[in-house]
Amino acid sequence: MIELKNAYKTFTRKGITIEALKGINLKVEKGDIFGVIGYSGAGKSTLIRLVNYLERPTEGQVLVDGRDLGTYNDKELRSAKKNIGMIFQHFNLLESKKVFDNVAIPLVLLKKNKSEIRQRVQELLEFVGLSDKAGSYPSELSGGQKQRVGIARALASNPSILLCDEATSALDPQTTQSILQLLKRINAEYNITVMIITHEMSVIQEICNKVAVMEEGRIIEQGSVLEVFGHPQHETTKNFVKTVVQNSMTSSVEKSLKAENGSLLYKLNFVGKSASEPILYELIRSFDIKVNILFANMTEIQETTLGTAIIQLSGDRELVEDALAFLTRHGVSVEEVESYVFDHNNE
Ligand SMILES: Nc1ncnc2c1ncn2[C@@H]1O[C@H](COP(=O)(O)OP(=O)(O)OP(=O)(O)O)[C@@H](O)[C@H]1O
Repeated sequence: MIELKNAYKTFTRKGITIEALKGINLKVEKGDIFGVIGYSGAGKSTLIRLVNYLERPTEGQVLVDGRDLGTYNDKELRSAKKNIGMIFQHFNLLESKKVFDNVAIPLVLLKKNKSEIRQRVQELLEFVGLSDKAGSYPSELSGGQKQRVGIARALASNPSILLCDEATSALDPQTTQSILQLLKRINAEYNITVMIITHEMSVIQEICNKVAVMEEGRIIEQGSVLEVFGHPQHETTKNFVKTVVQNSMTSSVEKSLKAENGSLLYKLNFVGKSASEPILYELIRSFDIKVNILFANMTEIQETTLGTAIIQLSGDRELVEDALAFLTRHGVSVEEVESYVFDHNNE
């Protein structure tokens, strides 16, 4: 549905060249809620502006529904833009116009007749829960209400894609929740593909099914949210995941391990079914080894439970190997972290 193939974007300002995007490859499927996360300056806004035809790639391709936007003529581009709605961090409403008129803007531009506009705007305001605010001015609304108006306006032309540029960054946590739930409804009820850029991992955790992590103009990691949260590879991704999923030992437990430097520690990841089965209990019962649970935590992502545990195993080496094979057979991914503890203790 949306595909970026080896996309580069270079800006030149006052003789200085900035490579904002350096070879982006990304695929957003129909029905996805696709999150792009990265620190400030990573290139997120530039990326979303390529999808919205606001910027053209310096090199590479941006395809929507299989067609390269570089091949569109002006008329085709205008019609393609109708297919893409966008909402913004600071809402971008016209302060001098009432809520009704703000939502009506795209319909007026599409030259719809008055009764069509009235009906559609009422429908949209009802959908976002603001029927009673049609006659208010933006200055009379809360941040969450303003974003709802922004959403209604973005949906006015019946787009099949909704782009969200830090849409909840200016909102408090509770309002953020309600806006994210609204985006989820839009995706489910209207089958609209949603692409979200954010610097908050909680937003990704809450509603996205896929995520790409950006750093310095590149995507350093991407995949399903469960995969990326369960097995983050890159240091930056690990730091983002840490902000929402506690997956490491507390420092006091780590310190107490110094004495047993060199013992075997394993990080276990349980996803879905394996998180709800008593696998550790079975492990302790079935193998004559010492199992010390140092840390355990469960998080809900995409309506699936993601469990993390750090255990210390000691005993006969062969039995330990058998125990690890038992865990793997039961769908638990096992990663040795002994070297991590060793390095850490030497700091
Ligand atoms: N129009 C432009 N002209 C020159 N440089 C630009 C332009 N747009 C973006 N850049 C540069 O490209 C890089 C990526 O910027 P971009 O806004 O895409 O990052 P971002 O991840 O969205 O950051 P933020 O979260 O702070 O908005 C930055 O170094 C920025 O200064």
